[in-house]
Amino acid sequence: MSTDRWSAGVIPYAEMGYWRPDYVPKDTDVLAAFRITPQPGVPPEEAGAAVAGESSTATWTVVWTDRLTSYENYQAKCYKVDPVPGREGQFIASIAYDLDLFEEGSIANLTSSIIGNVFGFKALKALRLEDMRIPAHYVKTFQGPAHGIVMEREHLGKFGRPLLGATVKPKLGLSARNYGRVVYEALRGGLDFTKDDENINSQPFMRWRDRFLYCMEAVNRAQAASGEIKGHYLNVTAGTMEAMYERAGFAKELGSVIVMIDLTVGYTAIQSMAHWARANGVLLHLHRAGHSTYTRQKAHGVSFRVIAKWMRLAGVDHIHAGTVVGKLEGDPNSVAGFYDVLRKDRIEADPVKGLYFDQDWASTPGCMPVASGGIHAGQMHQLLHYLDEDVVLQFGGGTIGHPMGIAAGAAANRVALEAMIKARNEGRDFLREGEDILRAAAKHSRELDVALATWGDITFTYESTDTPDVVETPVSA
Ligand SMILES: O=C(COP(=O)(O)O)[C@H](O)[C@H](O)COP(=O)(O)O
Ligand SMILES: [Mg+2]
Repeated sequence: MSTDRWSAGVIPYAEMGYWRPDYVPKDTDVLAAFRITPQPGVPPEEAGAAVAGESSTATWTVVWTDRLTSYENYQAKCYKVDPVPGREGQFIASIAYDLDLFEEGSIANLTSSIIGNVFGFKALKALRLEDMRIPAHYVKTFQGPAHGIVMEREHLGKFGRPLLGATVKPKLGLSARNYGRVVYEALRGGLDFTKDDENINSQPFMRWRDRFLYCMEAVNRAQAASGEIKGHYLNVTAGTMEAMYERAGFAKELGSVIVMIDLTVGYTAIQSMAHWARANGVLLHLHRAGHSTYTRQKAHGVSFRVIAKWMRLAGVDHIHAGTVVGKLEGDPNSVAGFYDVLRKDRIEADPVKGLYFDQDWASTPGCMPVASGGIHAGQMHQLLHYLDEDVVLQFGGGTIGHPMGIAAGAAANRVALEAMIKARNEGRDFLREGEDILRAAAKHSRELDVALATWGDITFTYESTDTPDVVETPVSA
């Protein structure tokens, strides 16, 4: 033990033992990759050590009470700092945390350590949590998705194609009866799901109980008309857990197969609702409302791939994860990484997709990604190419904005999807031939023909903000 470690006053975190280039991470360690931008004059190793220190045991000065603990076990260890190629002043700091630092099955506890104080450090200009490796030992302490992709398909009896949905629009202001009409038209037209928008809860223009009644009437009628199972994500987001349980209980009583919450309710509330969803046999949809405030910027915040991991642990069945081609942020490589995190059982580090670590989900069910935001039938080949089959494709404007009406908008999406799946199953190069496949299908579907004429040329081609930087991965496969 070095005597310096115990000299009174402020000593560098690196000397306190938080910089350990010799450390070999254990299989049971929680690992984190942070993008650090130190202030001028702060060595990157010291910045990495400071993040390791503050997110585990340390404070800014030596405390004698450390001696009362097996502090070397509890100290997080920054074991590697690599410069980010092409981004001067930015480094990836790899940090290992002993499993003993975390309470079993608690996202709140995990995040209070990992992102608790460190993002405000004056010695850093910016900090971003890029990725985490959650060891299987810790994964197993969480429930995971209440049902998961396989069970969801079995419940719904729908296989071999993406599911289709729509968000009711306008976002706010419809009365319950008119709202229910939109749901009925969209479902009878051919969609599997409709959904409440993130900010529909229980406002004066439409109280939740009224909405639930009219939506479920619409769902039941559409099921009877189509012979298929249909769902409407009833958003149970509310100001208290008690209110959320009450709303979810009523949704179940009415026979809804699915309820919805927003990310804004907080991690503990999400875990509670996930436990409720499994116990009650109801699917749980999560809208990632608010995430872009901290996921989008490259140098500061928390990457969505980390939020996706936390939410799979927390136990939601669905989560919005990007569209690539739609109106909201979504670089193709980053989005491919998010989808892998949600759907695969074993993931290998892949810098191109922004995946810094191998991740073993230890048979945790897959979480269904939801693609939503500015998508339409004319993009079906691209959606299937980028997002594959286990996904919900959600068209709000792209259903309800159809000139022939909502049911026509829904039919256009269903016809476009089925034509594309057929082409894929026949072994055609559906990405390259996509427009021809859609045009051929539109010959037999006026709804699709009008959808293509209305939206066919609409694209959102802006440069992405959140693109992966190809850096050396902290732990190789
Ligand atoms: O209401 C919509 C989309 O409406 P529309 O289909 O009319 O564009 C969703 O809230 C966003 O897709 C969320 O974004 P994300 O899925 O990226 O979290
Ligand atoms: Mg919305």
